[in-house]
Amino acid sequence: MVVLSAEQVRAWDRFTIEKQPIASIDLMEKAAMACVQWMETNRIVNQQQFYIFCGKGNNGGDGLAIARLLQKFNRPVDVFIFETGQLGSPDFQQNLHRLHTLPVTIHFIQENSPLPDIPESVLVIDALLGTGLNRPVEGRMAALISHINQYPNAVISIDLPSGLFADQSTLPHPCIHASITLSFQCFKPALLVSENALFFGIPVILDIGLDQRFLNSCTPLYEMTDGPLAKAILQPRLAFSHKGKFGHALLLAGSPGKMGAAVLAAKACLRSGAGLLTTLVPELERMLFPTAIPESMSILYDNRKPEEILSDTSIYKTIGIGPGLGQQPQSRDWLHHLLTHFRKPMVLDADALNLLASDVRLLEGIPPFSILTPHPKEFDRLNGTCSNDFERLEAALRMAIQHQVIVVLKGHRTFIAMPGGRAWFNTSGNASMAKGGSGDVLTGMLTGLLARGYAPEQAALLGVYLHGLAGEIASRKLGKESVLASDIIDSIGPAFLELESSN
Ligand SMILES: NC(=O)C1=CN([C@@H]2O[C@H](COP(=O)(O)OP(=O)(O)OC[C@H]3O[C@@H](n4cnc5c(N)ncnc54)[C@H](OP(=O)(O)O)[C@@H]3O)[C@@H](O)[C@H]2O)[C@@H](O)CC1
Ligand SMILES: [K+]
Repeated sequence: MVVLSAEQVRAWDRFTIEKQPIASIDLMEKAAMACVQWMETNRIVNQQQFYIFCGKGNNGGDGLAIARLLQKFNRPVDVFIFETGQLGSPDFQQNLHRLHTLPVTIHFIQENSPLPDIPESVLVIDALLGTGLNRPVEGRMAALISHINQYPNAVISIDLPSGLFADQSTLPHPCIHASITLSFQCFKPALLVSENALFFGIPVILDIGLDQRFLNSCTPLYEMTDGPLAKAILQPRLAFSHKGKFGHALLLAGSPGKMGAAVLAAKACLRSGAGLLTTLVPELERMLFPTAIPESMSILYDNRKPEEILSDTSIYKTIGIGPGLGQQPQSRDWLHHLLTHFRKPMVLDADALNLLASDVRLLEGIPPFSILTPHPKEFDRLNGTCSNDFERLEAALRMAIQHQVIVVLKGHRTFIAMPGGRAWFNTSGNASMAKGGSGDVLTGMLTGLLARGYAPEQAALLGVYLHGLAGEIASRKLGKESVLASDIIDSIGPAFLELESSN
């Protein structure tokens, strides 16, 4: 699925109107019908009284058409039009005209009229502003938005919560706090970033039949992963293969007190298909690996220089570095050693990224197409502080292009920026994964997939998607509160199976 800017979606509307052809008013009707159908399917229509707040653009036109369609369900519908003194868009006017003969009460919110009380039984529909927002909301509109926000009533926003910029930061300006946003045809970036979570609530994308041919000539701002995309990347594990065929991974993770991170990453690596794994383990922890994960070989390291311990890295297909590593000088020496001797794509996470942040020259030494997996704070340490989520997305993409690396910016919608300039938001996963250790598992999985032979971009897309799917599978069994990183590892196998058998 594509993620488009407000301007691109508006161009898609125009393209559809011209090429199908379909009248603009009929497209609006389709949009309104899609909203009401969704409300019907989700049993919202029968239970409520509706207050529909409308602006005078086409978003307001949607609201008026929704009012007309909802009144058929014999529930009280009140429409509140935010008066601006302008006539309103032609489709707004036509829908207002269509409403006049129906039993819908229409109120006009004038400059000085009091704002309406919202009784408990009311479901609010917000159709004040959509993609036509062209400046931050202020004045009387801001007062109306704050007024609606102060009530605990559920709010369904049409297309976008009013006041939300589709493709730039809205903070600190006022915006409707929607419970659900019914947005048309595709995601807009603003519905994917955490700084807006309070504004959009649960985003739902409704197909309104915009003409798919538009996408042939449109470079989307971003894209979204999904099951079919991940499935298309999967490679069968061929018969007549042996462990040497599936790559030997090296893992540098863990430090005294944080060896759990190394164990998690190691298990996840092997569960993701790597043929062989060797883990670099501090001498002090020599007993841990043979018992915790006997499938991994170990190289013990002490205070000697890394080159005295591991001079030849050529047998390894890839290296995963960082989970639980710590930032002590010994870790820095190892990171430096591996970056200067290993030139194939590797995975860098956690303390490897923090060490890079303290010496950004090391960034230049990262092998091309390596995968970096920062969470937002680690990213900011590496890049410099970003003042909002949009700035961070752009910075991640810039970093990917400039350093020819893949940046996996972790979050609810993990963002995967590619060296060629394309970027994906991931769609799998849930809040059960917001726990220590999840990131270590991802590092292990990505390392495993690289070792297994997946090309780095494919490994990143597949790995992030599978990681999320494994979290979903674990939470189906255990509930969102109780999933541990180990449970995600246990669900990697079922995630492969679910993906393989999906349509
Ligand atoms: N056929 C189609 O294209 C389809 C479109 N569809 C729907 O149309 C929506 C886009 O409609 P749109 O383009 O009319 O813009 P919309 O969001 O209603 O706002 C424009 C109005 O707001 C005003 N305004 C702007 N900023 C403001 C502010 N800060 N504070 C106050 N006012 C502000 C601006 O007035 P201005 O003051 O700038 O003159 C103008 O009057 C889209 O989101 C979807 O819902 C669907 O039906 C599918 C088919
Ligand atoms: K809206």
